[in-house]
Amino acid sequence: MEPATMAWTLAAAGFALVYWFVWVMGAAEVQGKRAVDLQMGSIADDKVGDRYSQYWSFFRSPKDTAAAATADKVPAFVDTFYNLVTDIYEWGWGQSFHFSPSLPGRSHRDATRVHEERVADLLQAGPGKRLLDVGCGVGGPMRAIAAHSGSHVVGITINEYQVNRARAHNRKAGLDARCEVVCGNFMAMPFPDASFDGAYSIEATCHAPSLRDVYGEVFRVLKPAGLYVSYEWVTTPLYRADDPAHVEAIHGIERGDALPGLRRQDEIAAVAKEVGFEVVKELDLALPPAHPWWTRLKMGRLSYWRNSLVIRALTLLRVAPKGVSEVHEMLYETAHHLTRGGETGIFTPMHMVLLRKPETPTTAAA
Ligand SMILES: C=C(CC[C@@H](C)[C@H]1CC[C@H]2C3=CC[C@H]4[C@H](C)[C@@H](O)CC[C@]4(C)[C@H]3CC[C@]12C)C(C)C
Ligand SMILES: C[S@@+](CC[C@H](N)C(=O)[O-])C[C@H]1O[C@@H](n2cnc3c(N)ncnc32)[C@H](O)[C@@H]1O
Repeated sequence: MEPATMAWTLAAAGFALVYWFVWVMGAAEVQGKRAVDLQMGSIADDKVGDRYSQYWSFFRSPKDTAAAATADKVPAFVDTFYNLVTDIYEWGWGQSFHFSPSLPGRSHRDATRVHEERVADLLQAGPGKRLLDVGCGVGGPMRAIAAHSGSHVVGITINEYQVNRARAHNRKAGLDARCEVVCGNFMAMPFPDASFDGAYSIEATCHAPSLRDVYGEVFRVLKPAGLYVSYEWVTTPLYRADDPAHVEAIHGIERGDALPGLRRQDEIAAVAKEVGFEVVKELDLALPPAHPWWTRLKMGRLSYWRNSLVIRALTLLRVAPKGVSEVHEMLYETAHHLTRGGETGIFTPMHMVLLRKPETPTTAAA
């Protein structure tokens, strides 16, 4: 081959490879985010590094987690975290920021939807019902639940950037008349007492420094006899605080997911009862016969490597803001700790509780 032809062929192949990496493979599983559109939420490009250091400053030392962040600072810390990770989550995972048991022979998208529709079914949701999504992210579950049940859903998130993303997705899906999004703190919600028929939280209340405060708020805004379903992140009875490998995995999960401290499985129903709920059902949805939720994380390793290369290239080209690589590395490490948590059975992200507000509130809740 002529040298000139060879050079042109190589250049064309190089261009095709970059195109494939960035635009084709780099596109989100669920359209909405592409690698070239990655932002760090509402953080200005030149402030990303600072905010990332600020995020880590919440943890006094690498091994110190829960005690590091004082309760009143947690919402701001969680808000910073979601400015840093929301676009990477959407790009690499989709519009639903949670896990689900895998369904053999079916896609991740199907498994995610089934896990979300289960919430609507447990709540006996239907047309004319008004539901609250506590910690709604960019609204993947909200849209699935509204579409499946015909209910009206109001979501709340602490992160303004997610509010804008969720509203844009709702409009695009043609669901904006039935899906609303509000920016606020789920420990002090801007809703009147007894204003919802049902409520749910999917992998969100683990960010609360006090579960009592969130559950108390949900109890307040629910109508009497209203149902509440929550998928909780907890340690299981298999967790041993004297096993260094267990501690490393749990601390890794807390540090990489902005958690003020994981709760034990047995604390959830106890807190629910304390604020006045009746516990209708409690079940770890990760237990067999459910198929592992962490296989999706494990199988993704090749794409994480590709994503890392794409991000480095885009940072070099100044298309992506500086600091994205560090955030991506943090998530890569977090995926490892989550996988260890799942494989050892010491952690579950789907301890489900179905709670009911009594017709007549008891004195404990009053
Ligand atoms: C409920 C929470 C979030 C749960 C999950 C949605 C996310 C937990 C860890 C995230 C990820 C880890 C690895 C990333 C990968 C390196 C990157 O290339 C693409 C995105 C990831 C797969 C990312 C996606 C979302 C998670 C699985 C917490 C915060 C309470
Ligand atoms: C892991 S995401 C889950 C989002 C959504 N439930 C889903 O499954 O896609 C956790 C959500 O909880 C929200 N959150 C955390 N702490 C909050 C608080 N104090 N008030 C309101 N939202 C909060 C975050 O902003 C984020 O939207």
